[in-house]
Amino acid sequence: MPMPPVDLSGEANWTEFDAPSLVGASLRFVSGEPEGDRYRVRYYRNADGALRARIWFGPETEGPPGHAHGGSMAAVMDEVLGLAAWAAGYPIVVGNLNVDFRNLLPLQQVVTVESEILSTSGRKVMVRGRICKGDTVYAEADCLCITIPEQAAAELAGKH
Ligand SMILES: CC(C)(COP(=O)(O)OP(=O)(O)OC[C@H]1O[C@@H](n2cnc3c(N)ncnc32)[C@H](O)[C@@H]1OP(=O)(O)O)[C@@H](O)C(=O)NCCC(=O)NCCS
Ligand SMILES: CCCCCCCCCCCC(=O)O
Repeated sequence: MPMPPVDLSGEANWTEFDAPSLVGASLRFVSGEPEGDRYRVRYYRNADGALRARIWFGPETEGPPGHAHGGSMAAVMDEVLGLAAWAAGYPIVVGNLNVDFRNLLPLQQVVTVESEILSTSGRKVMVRGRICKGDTVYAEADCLCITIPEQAAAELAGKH
């Protein structure tokens, strides 16, 4: 029996962000089942244009009983922080991702992923993010993104 709908609405000054229109429909692992029992995700930009996500961790993301698998949080960081770089105008793939797990994340609650572009240097784009709810931080991550040539991005997109 499918889980009931969840409220993924954003804050008042956020605007909805259409990820597939930017990067195509390939990002199905995290955001491909909006009514499934794994993750449910909705993307936004905040008032400064930075990417935000509301994410529900469903029962299929379980690791420790009743709580999210660390890998499920890492996968979210990978997608959201990579997408944050794309949303900021950088065609990238993720080169390195470091995740700190700060608190066990109880399943079946909606949390927020915040992201910010920290720096750029040559082909390197550093993105930082955190999974949080209120004052509780569940995970923090630093993500090194590497820009790829437009041609390579176009070829990737052509494989959708
Ligand atoms: C990331 C990737 C494109 C880099 O390969 P490349 O285009 O040959 O680029 P280079 O190895 O020359 O690296 C470019 C720069 O990024 C740095 N870099 C690349 N990967 C890095 C890593 N994992 N850690 C630290 N620095 C890294 C390099 O040191 C180099 O820095 P410099 O310009 O200061 O010398 C390639 O390794 C790749 O495709 N990896 C797989 C990515 C992936 O599958 N991600 C998950 C899906 S998005
Ligand atoms: C235009 C096609 C290329 C789309 C790549 C989007 C990458 C966003 C981040 C994904 C992170 C990952 O897959 O590890």
